[in-house]
Amino acid sequence: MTMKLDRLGVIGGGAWGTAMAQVIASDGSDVLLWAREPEVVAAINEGHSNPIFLPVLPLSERIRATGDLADLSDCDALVVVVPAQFLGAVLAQLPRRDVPLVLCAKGIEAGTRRLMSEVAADVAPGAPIAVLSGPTFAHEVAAGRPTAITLACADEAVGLALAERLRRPGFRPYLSQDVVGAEIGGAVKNVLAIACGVVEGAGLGQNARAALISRGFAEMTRFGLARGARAETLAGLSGLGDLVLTCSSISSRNFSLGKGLGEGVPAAELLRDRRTVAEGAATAPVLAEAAREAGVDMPIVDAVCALLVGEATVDAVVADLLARPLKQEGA
Ligand SMILES: NC(=O)C1=CN([C@@H]2O[C@H](COP(=O)(O)OP(=O)(O)OC[C@H]3O[C@@H](n4cnc5c(N)ncnc54)[C@H](O)[C@@H]3O)[C@@H](O)[C@H]2O)C=CC1
Ligand SMILES: O=C(CO)COP(=O)(O)O
Repeated sequence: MTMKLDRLGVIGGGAWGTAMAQVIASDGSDVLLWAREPEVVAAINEGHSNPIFLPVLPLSERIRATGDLADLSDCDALVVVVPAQFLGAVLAQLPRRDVPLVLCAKGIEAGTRRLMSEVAADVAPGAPIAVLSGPTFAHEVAAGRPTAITLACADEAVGLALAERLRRPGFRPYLSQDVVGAEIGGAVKNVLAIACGVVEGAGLGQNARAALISRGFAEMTRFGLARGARAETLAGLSGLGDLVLTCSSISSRNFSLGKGLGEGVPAAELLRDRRTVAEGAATAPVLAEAAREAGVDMPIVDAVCALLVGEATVDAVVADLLARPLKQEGA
């Protein structure tokens, strides 16, 4: 039986939701996008643009926006792009919760420590769940620049049907059945991108950044394996691929938050009044807790937590990281 995936909806009118709507519309498909902000709905419908979250780029006229989630009730599948900390609340308002959900947020829910697939499974137990994650800056994807991404779904047939529906000449999903692995890569890399931004802001140098990417990847791998992820997923697009992207570019909001910290600006000031999301700031403390619970050592993640709450200076966390007892590299 082939799966009906004619009508796709996108939930979330931030940069990535808008870019995903643009991807879907790029083959002439109509797509309905739910945005929380009335001004985003108006700008998309009236001006075919999203100046708040994805400025400059003209959007496809095939994208129609709505502020009412009930309008998505006849969609065959939903691409869900609300930030991690709001996913549960938004899914709970869906008019129907039995169609495939393609989860795009990269984070872990504070308080509950749930991964996004766990949040979705709790709120929408009847919905097939997929995770779409990889090295994908929204502005590049929206402009049609070549991009590869992981699409993970425990049900291989559903994953394949979704990948066929979403693939475009410039947008290539790779299939995986490792949902947890795809999620952990995206959540952990955001925290490590903050750390790489600190390296940049504090002028610690290229060697430090390469060391941080490698040792950060070791932390991601230890945590992922402890949570049942597959090593090849963590080494793939959604893990190492996205880590390399966000740890080397000021286009990353997480990296730029870290850069500010490295320059000595307090986190509270950097996070105040912002409309765009730096997921790593919310994920860092909950990831550190989850790692402790799993008995996994994540010293770089702990250092980011200390910097975010203003508990330590950059000099102190760097000195502590370098002074840790010597160990085998693979341990
Ligand atoms: N921007 C990018 O290049 C990419 C982002 N992502 C992920 O996609 C997710 C969404 O990020 P962006 O689209 O970049 O967001 P954004 O930073 O462009 O926009 C913020 C979004 O948060 C929403 N929001 C704020 N308060 C809310 C609330 N109380 N309830 C529900 N929604 C609320 C806003 O409506 C807006 O859609 C994040 O998890 C991010 O990590 C994934 C891949 C690429
Ligand atoms: O996830 C992203 C690219 O893959 C975007 O990174 P930031 O959220 O740090 O901007």
